[in-house]
Amino acid sequence: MLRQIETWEDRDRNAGADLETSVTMADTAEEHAAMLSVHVQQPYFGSLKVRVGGREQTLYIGKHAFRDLKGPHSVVSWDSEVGSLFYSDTLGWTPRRGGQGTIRRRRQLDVAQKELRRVTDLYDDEAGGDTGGREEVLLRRLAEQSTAAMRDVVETLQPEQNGAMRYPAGTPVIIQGAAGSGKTTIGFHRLAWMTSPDRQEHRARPEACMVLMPNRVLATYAARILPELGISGVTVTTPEVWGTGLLGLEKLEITDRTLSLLLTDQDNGRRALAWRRAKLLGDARMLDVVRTHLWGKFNAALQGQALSESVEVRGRGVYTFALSEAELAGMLREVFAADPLDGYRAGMRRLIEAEAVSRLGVPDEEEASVRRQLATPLTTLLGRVFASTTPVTEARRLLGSAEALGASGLLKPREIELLLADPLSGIPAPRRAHADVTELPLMLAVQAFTGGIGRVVGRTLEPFDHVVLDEAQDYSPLLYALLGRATRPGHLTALGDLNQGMHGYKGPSSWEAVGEQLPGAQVLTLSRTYRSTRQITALGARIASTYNRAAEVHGVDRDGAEVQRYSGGDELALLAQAVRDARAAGHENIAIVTRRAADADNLSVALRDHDTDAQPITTQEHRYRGGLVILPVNLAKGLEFSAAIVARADAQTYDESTEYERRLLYVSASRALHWLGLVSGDELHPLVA
Ligand SMILES: Nc1ncnc2c1ncn2[C@@H]1O[C@H](COP(=O)(O)OP(=O)(O)OP(=O)(O)O)[C@@H](O)[C@H]1O
Repeated sequence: MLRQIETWEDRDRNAGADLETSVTMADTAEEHAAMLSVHVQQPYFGSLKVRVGGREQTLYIGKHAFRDLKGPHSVVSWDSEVGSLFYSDTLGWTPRRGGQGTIRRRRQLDVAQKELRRVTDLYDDEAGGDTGGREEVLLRRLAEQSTAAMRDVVETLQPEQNGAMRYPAGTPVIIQGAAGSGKTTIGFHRLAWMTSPDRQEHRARPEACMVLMPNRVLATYAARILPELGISGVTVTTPEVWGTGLLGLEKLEITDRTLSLLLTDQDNGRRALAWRRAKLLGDARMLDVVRTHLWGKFNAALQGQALSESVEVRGRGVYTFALSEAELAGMLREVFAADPLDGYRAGMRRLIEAEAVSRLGVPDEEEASVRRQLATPLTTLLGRVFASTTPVTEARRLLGSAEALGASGLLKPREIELLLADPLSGIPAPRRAHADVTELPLMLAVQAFTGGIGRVVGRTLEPFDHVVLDEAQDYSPLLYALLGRATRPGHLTALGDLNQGMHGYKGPSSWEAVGEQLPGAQVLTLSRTYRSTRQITALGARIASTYNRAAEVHGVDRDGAEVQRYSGGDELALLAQAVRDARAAGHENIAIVTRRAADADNLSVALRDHDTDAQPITTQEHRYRGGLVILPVNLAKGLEFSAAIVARADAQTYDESTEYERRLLYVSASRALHWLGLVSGDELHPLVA
């Protein structure tokens, strides 16, 4: 590898026919050299002894493919087809050149700083097959400390994860897995795998891909895995930022007043109403409810409209291009039927322009000039038909009109009544412009039909090459339908856990309901969990068993420290003690998890008097950079730390009779890899005491 890098860096060797060619060649060579030099310290991590056509050979598996042009050495990339053989349990395959291949040995090679440190056989047919080595290597890896970034698992990908990651490109995949099963990690690996040239027509360009994460703290934490996987330029954001950006309303505040109501209102009737209404707002039928509403609206706006313009076709003369109201209505029908990605307004403009070109027999070289002449009158006409429709007002107009809601015939009278009701009226709304998270998909639906939905490239819209959704159990079927429109068919990967849903009123009732919006979707299940020690996993399971009827999950059986309990006494002193204990146990990345952001802010200040400096992460703007932090549970979800301390782990803070609160307690208690402390100034919560 070093020799290859030297060759690339040698400018004399990159001499082209002229200066410009030489410079381009040298730049490309330098890029190659930079890419390869990252891998010099650890060129490979595994090997396969294979027999193909009676000949035995050893293949090396690394993060980066390499072929020595002057020697016999080569490394195959982890994301290639041959690379897959390292992770799976299969023993035979058909090589591309034909014949039959057999795996004789799989071997893990721990290489660091150009030095081979350890050899572990995973499979060896001379030693009786499976050696148990895969589990050994995995346990060693899981025992490592956490970092300030999500890590790649290229070296220790497990067979079922490998299968999910490589599920045939072009199929929408829903990865269901318990907390810590590696869903998020595998989702990013699948994205990297999708960008390989081996995917051919399904290959995704990183800059044309998008990952949606539940909050921005997690988005930044997770995005740090991308350079490790060799890709850059992917948009990693949240559904709210993406949605408001698409609407052109970046400043719009997104509220979740349904959640506020569910948590504060004692009236069960109103809570049930709010829940059902939120669910219905995210129902996939709403897409056609919106469409029919817009159809009625645009047709009404077309009444009395016509177009009559003089157009000069150079070298031929001046013509009149006229369209009657009936002709325009016919075109609108055509546009609705075609349902273009960039919306009806753009579709209508294209259709009218094409009609002008064909009717007037405009030669190719004059088309641009004719379009230019029609631009202003068309903008005026389209403005009259489409302009008064902004997604926010139109969605609200629809929700306020029984007639509009009924137009499609898709909703039953009692559903219309439900949508017209306002169970949230008692929940305060912010003063600035806002929209509720339950209404956002409806607004995006209006946007999708009028202005289009997808990836903005300059002034046009294109479908995303691939979209990955994390915490996919919190996306409504309507949002799935919209995201399905926004991406290439089959190019959506959803990662979620229906049992971890915190926001059932926003999400689907089942993966089947999602599958209906993503034709051909496959649900794949990850059954093992990896994050925490046996002691921490067992505690989490105890909490989760109070609301989760799903089959028990199987964790990797990794032994660790007993869960530490601190109760009765000065809360601050107990927290400071817990931090000292975690540090004494050798941990650096430590999180104190609170129920609310305000608690984190207050405790962070108060703890300074106890010589404890915990950095608060209380807004979406904060970034996790490692060390000791204090953060509320909603921002801790998805993050993980070597050690975690749950502050106020008591029944006053996490109400035992409320399922939502128990779910939050579960999230708090499941953030630690190795060491968990539970703290309360009073008595500990009955579920963790
Ligand atoms: N094959 C593996 N080898 C090593 N570590 C792994 C493997 N799979 C998962 N892990 C580790 O398990 C932990 C959990 O992974 P991840 O956060 O992707 O899980 P998740 O299913 O998305 O969890 P959650 O639902 O809590 O967000 C991470 O520390 C990850 O590195």
